[in-house]
Amino acid sequence: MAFITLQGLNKYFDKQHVLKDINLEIEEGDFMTFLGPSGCGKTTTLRLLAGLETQEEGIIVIGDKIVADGKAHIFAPPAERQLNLVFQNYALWPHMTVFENVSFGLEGRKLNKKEIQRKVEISLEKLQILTYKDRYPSELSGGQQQRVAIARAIVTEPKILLLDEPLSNLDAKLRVEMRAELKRLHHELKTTMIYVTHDQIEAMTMSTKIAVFSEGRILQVDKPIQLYQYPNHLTVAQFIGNPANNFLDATCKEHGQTTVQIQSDLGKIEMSKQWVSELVEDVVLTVRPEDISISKTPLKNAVTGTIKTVLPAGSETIVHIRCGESLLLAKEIGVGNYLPDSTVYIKVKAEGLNIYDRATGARVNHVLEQSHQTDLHVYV
Ligand SMILES: Nc1ncnc2c1ncn2[C@@H]1O[C@H](COP(=O)(O)OP(=O)(O)OP(=O)(O)O)[C@@H](O)[C@H]1O
Repeated sequence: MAFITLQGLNKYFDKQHVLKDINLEIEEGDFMTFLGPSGCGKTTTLRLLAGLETQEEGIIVIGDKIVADGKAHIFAPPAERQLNLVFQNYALWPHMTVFENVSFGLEGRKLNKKEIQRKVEISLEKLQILTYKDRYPSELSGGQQQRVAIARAIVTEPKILLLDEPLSNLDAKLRVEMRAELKRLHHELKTTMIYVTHDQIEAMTMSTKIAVFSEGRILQVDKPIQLYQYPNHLTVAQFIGNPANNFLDATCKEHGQTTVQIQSDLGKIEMSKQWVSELVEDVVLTVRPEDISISKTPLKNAVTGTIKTVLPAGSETIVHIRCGESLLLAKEIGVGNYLPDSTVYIKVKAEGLNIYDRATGARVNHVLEQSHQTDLHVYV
């Protein structure tokens, strides 16, 4: 049984249906991220879990206890849910020192002064801010203040730590640093962490699992790499990846006994039939920019394209290529020297392709194990 279960959650604000049948299981020790665009219901789900909001329908189970049941109107208070919260705005007490802010979390617990001091110092040490313990929040940078807020949340040793966009007020450089810090902290504490963000890089780099939200629903729950390689829906394929996925209009038809043929601006691609889970004719083909290789000289089975723009970024080069009606985005490691308007020859990696039913947006190819990928034949 999962450590945390959200089952059939439905939530309304007045008449607005903001959560639509949310189902999710979170294992103990997971770093689960709720990812999605603004307004899709991530924070509301987190607040239901924390006990700061109530749902009309559905239950929430933490450990072996039902902490919220919409229909039965049972809602355990936040203090009985073994969790703590870190918000975007650090919510520190301005008149208290760092030490006092963190020890405040321990108030009400029967601990002597020495124990309190020890616990606070351990938390501050973990966040590498022990040297600032006598300072006031106004004497700290944004990043340091957020560290205090996290130290205050972990000092009570909660089993679950909820973090709502905790890094969004920090500048880009600090955000990158804090990502690594949070990941290290998760590894060290083994606390179950649930993290809300709309930043897909943050989600990809830190999480053990990601739940992708869209318009009050969860579209996919998966490990980051699985989510990246096999988005199960066009909306997820659009949302995950930077630079973005390439989308091509395509048709998929049976081609003999054992293959299907996918026709698009990438030419005719033949794949083993076992690759598709459902034979749909009107499809969208996706390919990641790094799965497109470019050659200046003609290659067998390559399609011809024209270079539109070259965007060198030092470690990588983004190349825009006109290919039939499609404008493709390719990513090359290092410096790519291509002249605008020159002709190039491109190939795609078979294992980087996915196809989606245009009508429903659902992925209609299987996730194949690495060992099966050699069974796929691709040629144009
Ligand atoms: N207290 C509230 N009263 C009325 N509507 C609300 C309230 N809180 C959230 N909503 C609405 O519920 C929907 C979901 O909001 P929520 O904050 O969960 O989204 P989110 O995905 O966390 O977005 P963001 O990343 O912008 O915080 C939005 O349409 C929002 O306007």
